[in-house]
Amino acid sequence: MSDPVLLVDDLTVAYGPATILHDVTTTVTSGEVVAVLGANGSGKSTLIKACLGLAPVTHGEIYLFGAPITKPAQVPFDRIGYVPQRAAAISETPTTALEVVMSGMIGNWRLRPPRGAKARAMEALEQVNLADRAHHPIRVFSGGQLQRTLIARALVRTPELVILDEPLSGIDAHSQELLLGSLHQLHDAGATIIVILHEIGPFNGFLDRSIVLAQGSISHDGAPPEPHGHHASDSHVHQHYPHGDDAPPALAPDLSWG
Ligand SMILES: Nc1ncnc2c1ncn2[C@@H]1O[C@H](COP(=O)(O)OP(=O)(O)OP(=O)(O)O)[C@@H](O)[C@H]1O
Repeated sequence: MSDPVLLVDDLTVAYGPATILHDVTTTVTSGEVVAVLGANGSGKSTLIKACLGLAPVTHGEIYLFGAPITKPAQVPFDRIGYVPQRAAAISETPTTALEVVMSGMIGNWRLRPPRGAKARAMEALEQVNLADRAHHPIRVFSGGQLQRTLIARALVRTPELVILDEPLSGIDAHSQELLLGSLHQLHDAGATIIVILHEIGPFNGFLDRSIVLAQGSISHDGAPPEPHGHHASDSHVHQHYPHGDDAPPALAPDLSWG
């Protein structure tokens, strides 16, 4: 069996009196492509954030590449590319797209981008079809262009684990195809991919597995929805599971490092 890239054991996340996730246990092994699905508010983003040390773990344990998330200095964050859910907050800064993407090569105590960073950042911007906007400040970008910049920032470090929170939202079909192409390339090179989705869309056929959250706990962890199921929202996820025993019951901007 492959090494676990991510291990979540009996996780509870609470914000004050509100328990957002409970009894969450799962493992993602090297090279898997896993979708995290579920209705709005079911806890998908919170799960991903907890896995990255960005949400409070009230109970349970999380390991990334074998390192406990409670000891961030041991976690190899430079092997991870994270695309947060649409982040409007950074769009007011005077930073250019190229600078944002180059910041993706800083991390784990490295404060300067490595040699060749600029050329690599330009390549990453080409991958998301934004090379011609490299020197434009991101504050003038549309939501979709900003999203693509953040995708480039995550991919520029050639991550071994890519975590994307609704990466398709607000980006056009051509950019979606480019993103899928880049993810396929990373996957062919051995990367593990965890992606929160509302629509399976172009991820059809690429997923090995899906984890469905319902009201803060896992209601399904297994086969992805059938290819004809394009919608990952509650009723559709329910409809498209082939095996009754597997079927989930009716389902109920952070920039961490850079
Ligand atoms: N920082 C926070 N403080 C308090 N409650 C929070 C916080 N972050 C998330 N929540 C709550 O946790 C629940 C799950 O939110 P989360 O963003 O994880 O859901 P989601 O499944 O990703 O939803 P969506 O599909 O709408 O993006 C929601 O009820 C939300 O209001």
